[in-house]
Amino acid sequence: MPTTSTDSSYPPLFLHPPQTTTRYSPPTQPLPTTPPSIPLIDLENLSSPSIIAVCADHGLFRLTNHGLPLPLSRAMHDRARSLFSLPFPSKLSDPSYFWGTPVASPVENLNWVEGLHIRHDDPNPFGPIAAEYGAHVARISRRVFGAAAEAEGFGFGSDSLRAYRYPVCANPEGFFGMDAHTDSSVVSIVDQDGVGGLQVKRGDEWVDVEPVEGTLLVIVGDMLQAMSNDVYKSAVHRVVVNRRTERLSICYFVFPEDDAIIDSPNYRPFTYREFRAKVQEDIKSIGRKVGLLHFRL
Ligand SMILES: O=C(O)CCC(=O)C(=O)O
Ligand SMILES: [Fe+2]
Repeated sequence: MPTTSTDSSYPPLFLHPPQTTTRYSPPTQPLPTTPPSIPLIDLENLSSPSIIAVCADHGLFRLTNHGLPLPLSRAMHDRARSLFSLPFPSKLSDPSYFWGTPVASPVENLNWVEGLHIRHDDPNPFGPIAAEYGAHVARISRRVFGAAAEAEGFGFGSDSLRAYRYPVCANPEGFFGMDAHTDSSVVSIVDQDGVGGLQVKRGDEWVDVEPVEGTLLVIVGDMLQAMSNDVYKSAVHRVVVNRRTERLSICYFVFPEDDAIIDSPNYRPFTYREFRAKVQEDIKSIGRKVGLLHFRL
């Protein structure tokens, strides 16, 4: 099995990026010597006021002392790299594989990304490490937000584990790996490699979420924002691509139970099932997610 990507593993469109209008301009000014920092939370030393403050102000933080072993994280990344390096036609025959945007949107809106839905059951292409990894990220998300969700009368419902590869792009100004969005989840956990490219919006600025080995990123999703009546903010984030190095990430998403009613003063009561249906409808009809605005009073 190849361990490095070859051209034959890329979706053909990614080998010859169409010329498009500029969507992303890398900063022309030298970067500030002390970039705005991403808050750091220690899972062995959780204090709820600081989590609440961080989630209210940033909607995203780094997590340390999370107990996910670094060798397990590396093994998942290595496995993902091997699977993404398979020839494109063989990946296409795998129902868990996807690339670009799964709807008929104009090519210039294409996300410069490939993904794999990772099943936890055995056998699966990741092997037993998928279940081991899934158990860790599930434990971590419950430890961080289980109490907050329960206080609002929620259990965690379904979850989803995905691997992404962001291929190199000869026209990185024309495409995003993933365009600006908020996650529909309660919470998402991102385990990125050392390449960088994830950015979070703070005010009008996009801040690089630089990789820090051994830490995970925790992102507040729309459902936690709604459940907390907008105390927690879902973070607007995106991924930029580059000409030289492809990027890998493993991402975990937790969703509410499908039919639990989210009933917060700022919103008309709705279920996650309704929210998800609305997101899918919007993506099909207008090519983007509107999200919580549909439900806000
Ligand atoms: O790959 C990443 O770092 C982020 C992916 C992401 O934002 C998402 O899947 O919603
Ligand atoms: Fe996201």
